Amino acid sequence: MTHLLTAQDMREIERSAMEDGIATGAELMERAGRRVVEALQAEWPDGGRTARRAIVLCGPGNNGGDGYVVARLLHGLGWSVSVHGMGATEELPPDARANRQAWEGIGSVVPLSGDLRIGQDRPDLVVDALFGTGLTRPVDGLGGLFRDIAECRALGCPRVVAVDLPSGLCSDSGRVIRAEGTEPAEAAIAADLTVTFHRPKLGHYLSEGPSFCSRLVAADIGLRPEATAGKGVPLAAARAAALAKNNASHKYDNGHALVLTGGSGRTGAARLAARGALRAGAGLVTVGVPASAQLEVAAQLTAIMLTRVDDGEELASVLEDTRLNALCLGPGLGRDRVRALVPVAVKAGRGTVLDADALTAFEDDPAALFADLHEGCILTPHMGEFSKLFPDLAAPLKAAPESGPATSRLDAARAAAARSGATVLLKGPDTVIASPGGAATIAASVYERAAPWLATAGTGDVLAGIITGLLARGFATLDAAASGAFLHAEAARGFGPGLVAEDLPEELPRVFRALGV
Ligand SMILES: NC(=O)C1=CN([C@@H]2O[C@H](COP(=O)(O)OP(=O)(O)OC[C@H]3O[C@@H](n4cnc5c(N)ncnc54)[C@H](OP(=O)(O)O)[C@@H]3O)[C@@H](O)[C@H]2O)[C@@H](O)CC1
Ligand SMILES: [K+]
Repeated sequence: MTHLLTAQDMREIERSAMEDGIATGAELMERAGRRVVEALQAEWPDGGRTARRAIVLCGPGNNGGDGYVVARLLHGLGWSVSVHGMGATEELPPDARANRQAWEGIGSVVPLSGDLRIGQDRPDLVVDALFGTGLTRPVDGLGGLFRDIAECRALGCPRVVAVDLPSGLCSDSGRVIRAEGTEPAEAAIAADLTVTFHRPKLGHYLSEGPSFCSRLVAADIGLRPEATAGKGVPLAAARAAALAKNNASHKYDNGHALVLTGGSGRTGAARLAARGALRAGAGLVTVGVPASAQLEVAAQLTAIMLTRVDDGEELASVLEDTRLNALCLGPGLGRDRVRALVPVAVKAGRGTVLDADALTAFEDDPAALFADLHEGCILTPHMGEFSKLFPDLAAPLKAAPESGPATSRLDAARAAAARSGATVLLKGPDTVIASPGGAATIAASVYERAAPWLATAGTGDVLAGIITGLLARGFATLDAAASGAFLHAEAARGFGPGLVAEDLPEELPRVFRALGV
């Protein structure tokens, strides 16, 4: 399982490797530079055939040090290399200084200026080694250069490779560190290929990270896997054994999910959720309908059962059946039914997914919702819903981050989970899931797992249903949310272009087969 690290994690891993004699800083820097060159040769094999031209941009820290290694190695491969550097040689940290001096034995270092125009020089490659994990404040005075690189890159030349991280990006949050009023494109350099070291960082997966990195390679620089133990946040992944069913199991062994619908004309969202719960493997799924929608829903369901739930009292009596072990409230539920049903549902102490209306109906008084939540509850907001329940936690995500490490979507979800007492799944291409105790997972559909067709009406309802189905099957809360988000994205990827929400549950059988369930 891949774990995403913070800059601090990475510094600790590097320090312990040096203290334990695993490698010196100079060795790590040499390997880092070498891995970048290997990765760009693998990505663009044509680059090695004839002499090519590269501009290497080197910053004042160790990221710049890696850049001087790359410059030397490219030169050795016959490339024509120009180096533009920040800072004076004697002010660089020791390993970076040694590599700059080694380069100075080969060629010159032109002081980096914001007036540098890449377009005039027409290189084949720009190596961005300005800033990596040490960026703490907006890059000053280079906006013109960054814009110029973006314009040239949009025309297909040069290719841009980022060393460790696109400069300007915060490695913990994936957000562009920038002054208010500045556009991300003038505060960071978008790359075609990003080569990071040892393990990916959170910023490669969160927020703007994937769009600035484009393609990500995590290269081995000889740090021990054990050094990473206990560090980082896992990426959600397939768990075929947990998803498999026992051959001897009875339908009641796989739980019974109850999905509450809204009134007549508003039942589609809950039906989508119910279908998701059934396909995720819940033994039984029942839809709880008000009288007004009974016929409408009955006409649309076959394997899913139906029960009448008009108000909180009726819900309480339905829940006397303790075999109903997972509940889903929110999709299409309507404000009045939310107010009547949600308090009864959460007090019943079952695994409970609250989505859509079940979140926004508490906009005026989120504390009233949080008062009854328990560790079996999962809130599944998208950013708009999150902002209504947690406006103060959403605010820093909307403002330009002027210093690093910047507040991340993961920080916000963790704070929301701690405040609400429920697991919070904040939806997006970088879905983050945090439980009240601080445990977290990221279910990212980015890079080779991108699922752009997921951004369509009703897909969130299916996600709520899939998670409810997994809760019914007995999955622990965080695991149900993480596995549900993973399966949901896999279903979207499997179906591909043209996907609509109804397709997602029907794609799950193929996803299970592909995972070896
Ligand atoms: N960890 C590892 O295992 C390995 C790490 N390696 C590499 O080291 C990189 C981390 O190096 P790093 O810590 O020196 O940080 P880096 O990103 O070069 O920047 C720091 C410098 O920039 C400065 N500075 C900051 N913001 C600024 C701004 N806006 N505008 C101007 N200046 C600014 C800051 O100055 P200060 O804040 O101190 O004033 C400092 O001088 C990492 O990304 C990877 O590439 C590899 O060699 C292999 C193993
Ligand atoms: K960089």
